[in-house]
Amino acid sequence: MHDIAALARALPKAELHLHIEGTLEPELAFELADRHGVTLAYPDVAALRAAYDFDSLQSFLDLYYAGADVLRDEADFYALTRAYLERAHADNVRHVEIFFDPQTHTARGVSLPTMLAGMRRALLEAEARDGISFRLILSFLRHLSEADAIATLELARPFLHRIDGIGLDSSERDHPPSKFQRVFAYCRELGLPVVAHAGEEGPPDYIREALDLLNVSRIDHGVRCAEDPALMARLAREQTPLTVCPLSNLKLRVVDDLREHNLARLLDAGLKVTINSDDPAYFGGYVNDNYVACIEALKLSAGQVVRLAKNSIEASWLDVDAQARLLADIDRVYADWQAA
Ligand SMILES: Nc1ncnc2[nH]cnc12
Ligand SMILES: [Zn+2]
Repeated sequence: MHDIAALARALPKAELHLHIEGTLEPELAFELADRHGVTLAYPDVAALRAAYDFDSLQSFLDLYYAGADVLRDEADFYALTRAYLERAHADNVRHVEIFFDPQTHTARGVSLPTMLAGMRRALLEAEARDGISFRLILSFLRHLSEADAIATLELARPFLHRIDGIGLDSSERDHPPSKFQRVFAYCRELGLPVVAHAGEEGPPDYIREALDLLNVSRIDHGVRCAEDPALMARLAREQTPLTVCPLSNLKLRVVDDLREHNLARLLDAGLKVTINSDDPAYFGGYVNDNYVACIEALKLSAGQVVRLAKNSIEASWLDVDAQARLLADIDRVYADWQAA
């Protein structure tokens, strides 16, 4: 019997929706807290992990922003990014596009060059050691003002050669993409590709706004598009990638049961759906765990799993030659699995 989960684990893939702050495992949080003499709100690793029981996006974000307080210097950002990349390599991730939230850190006095230096040191090492290519996406926090986002972009201007794109995340409800129309226009004028979280908790109209007002090239999450058939048809026609995060959706109660997740329905309707881990330390699984959970809950076929892996490559910002190499690798792994 062919094991589809084994195929999923073996397939080369890209991860396109990953918040580096969301990869902070409790063990590392305590290690960094010790290093800096910070007292965490929980007595030990088990108590902190037990607190990862969320009923909404906001209940998660409150813990996530508090956790980020242990990230203080270059070595912390290096350790965080390195630990993620080791997990990604074990999952056969060959390309990563990583979000970071500079406002979470500048507000605490940590500079942008500090974050960038630590993340890049780990990324360059993983590229040399494991062949993982990367892009970095600076993400604005949507619960803050557009003026704050503009100030952050100004701060980033001297470092734009180190930043590959712009994102929009944090509390979605009551913070529509339209709030950030001007700063996104400014980013596009600077030649930066843009993406936005939309349709995670927010309504389908937020997905339309992200497309029409922000000109995004991908939608992060986007699962609520299924409530709007015309929007779904448009996403399929325009092949706008959706970076879906199934275990995140389950943990944040976007769905009550993974068997109800619309990922397979969207995929079968021709949308360019990808599987990602979002904040794996908080949601109980890295990217392969997300694939395997979907295979089990949604009874995905081998063909669907291969389509998802190929979509992750095609939805990436890699150039066409690099994409072609990875797509050929996927075909090889699939053929070997079929022949076994
Ligand atoms: N799932 C998510 N939605 C919005 N903002 C986030 N920041 C980190 N994870 C996020
Ligand atoms: Zn996210």
